[in-house]
Amino acid sequence: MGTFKIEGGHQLKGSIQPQGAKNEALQILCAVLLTPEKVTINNIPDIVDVNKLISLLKKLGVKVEKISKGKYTFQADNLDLKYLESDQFKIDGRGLRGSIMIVGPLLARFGRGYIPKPGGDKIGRRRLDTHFEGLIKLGAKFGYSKEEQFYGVEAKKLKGTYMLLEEASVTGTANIVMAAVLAEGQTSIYNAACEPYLQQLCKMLNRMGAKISGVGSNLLVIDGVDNLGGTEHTMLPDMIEIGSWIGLAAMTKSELTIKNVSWDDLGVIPNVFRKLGITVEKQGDDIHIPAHTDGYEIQSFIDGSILTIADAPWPGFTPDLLSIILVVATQARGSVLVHQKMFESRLFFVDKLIDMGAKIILCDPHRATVIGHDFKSTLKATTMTSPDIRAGVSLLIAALSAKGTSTIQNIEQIDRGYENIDERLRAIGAKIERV
Ligand SMILES: CC(=O)N[C@H]1[C@@H](OP(=O)(O)OP(=O)(O)OC[C@H]2O[C@@H](n3ccc(=O)[nH]c3=O)[C@H](O)[C@@H]2O)O[C@H](CO)[C@@H](O)[C@@H]1O
Ligand SMILES: C=C(OP(=O)(O)O)C(=O)O
Repeated sequence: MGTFKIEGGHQLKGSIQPQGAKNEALQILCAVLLTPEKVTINNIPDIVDVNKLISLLKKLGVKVEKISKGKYTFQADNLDLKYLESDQFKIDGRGLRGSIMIVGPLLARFGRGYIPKPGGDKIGRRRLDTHFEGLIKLGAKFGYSKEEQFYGVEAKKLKGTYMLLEEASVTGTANIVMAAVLAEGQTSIYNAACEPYLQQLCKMLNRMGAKISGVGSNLLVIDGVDNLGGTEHTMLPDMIEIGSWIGLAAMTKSELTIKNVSWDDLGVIPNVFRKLGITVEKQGDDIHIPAHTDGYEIQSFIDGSILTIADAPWPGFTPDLLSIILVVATQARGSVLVHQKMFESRLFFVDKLIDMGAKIILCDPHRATVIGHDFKSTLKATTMTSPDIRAGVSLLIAALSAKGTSTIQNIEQIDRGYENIDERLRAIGAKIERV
């Protein structure tokens, strides 16, 4: 288990370049399975989850070539589908959440797709029903082994149809879209998720020859084609990392510039941080956060009632930034209710913040009220364990703002999604060591 040692209480300064988006990368990498032609991908983040998926693709027979930092080519022209029946696949597939998205492309191109219950954060129940209900609607035969927790779908030919998803699942929509692009006839997916990750995937598939319309909306219409060709794709900057750096700047009263953020793809994220009283300035395509020397004040709703920040499928506020919002609120002036609607176990990490001296009431597993300290009292350094990727970064931000030296264990959770985080934070003045 890796550990970070963090000496908190120092102001940071400088600029930071966000990595390529983790959740987009996981979709895009699975899409290379849809064509025998070469696909070139730029801005791939060097993070544990992405590297695990690349390794899984290699074992499946995909030819992978690293061209330069973040730039790879992939060619799925001679796959070894026997790997899908191996014990090794059961171990590899479980290693991350994103592996689930190999199922749609494999089913569409080779008539069968399998996956063990995938990994990812233990932040709630995370069912896969939407994925498989969609694939079954396209004509797939579904099988599930309860003992092995192993899922499979098979079909000679998929047939386009209309479907209304029960929930706007991000990876579920990606899986169904990647199956439907090679199905016979037209598929309409209503209540589709439309996060920038999915918009990027659909744009890439269209460049490969797919016919997807409605990109960016919750109704995707897909006219199936016989085959897809190669393309080049560049990942957007990671909006969750961008939100993390906004929170980090505010909590440590630091002036930070976040470079090339692709403002148009950030949705409501900047405004939600503004509601906490944080100044988020647009400078070209950068975000500039001035040093919040006098703190920041949480806004109330128009009628004077307490602000609530809740997650929702895109274009709502992403659940992956609620843990960051929560930690940043611990030093704000005022109070906020954080409502994590999607995941039932994602707020339990507040115990650690309470140990550090934060004023938080966990109302129930989904809701926490935060009463900010307005920097009148600093958080106390402590030893803690990172329970999931975003809680891990929130604890890291808390530790950087706290007085004294904190230790964060189980930093593999953070490395899952943040590239070289210690080195990048040291470059802006953080005192953080990997021990
Ligand atoms: C690898 C990857 O891309 N992971 C992301 C993806 O996970 P993932 O695709 O696994 O998450 P889903 O979108 O399927 O669902 C997330 C959770 O929200 C619930 N749900 C979903 C939609 C809805 O309308 N109502 C609802 O309650 C689901 O039951 C589930 O518990 O999307 C999540 C939701 O943005 C993010 O937290 C994850 O970082
Ligand atoms: C929950 C997340 O990731 P995963 O779906 O990979 O567990 C996340 O990125 O915040």
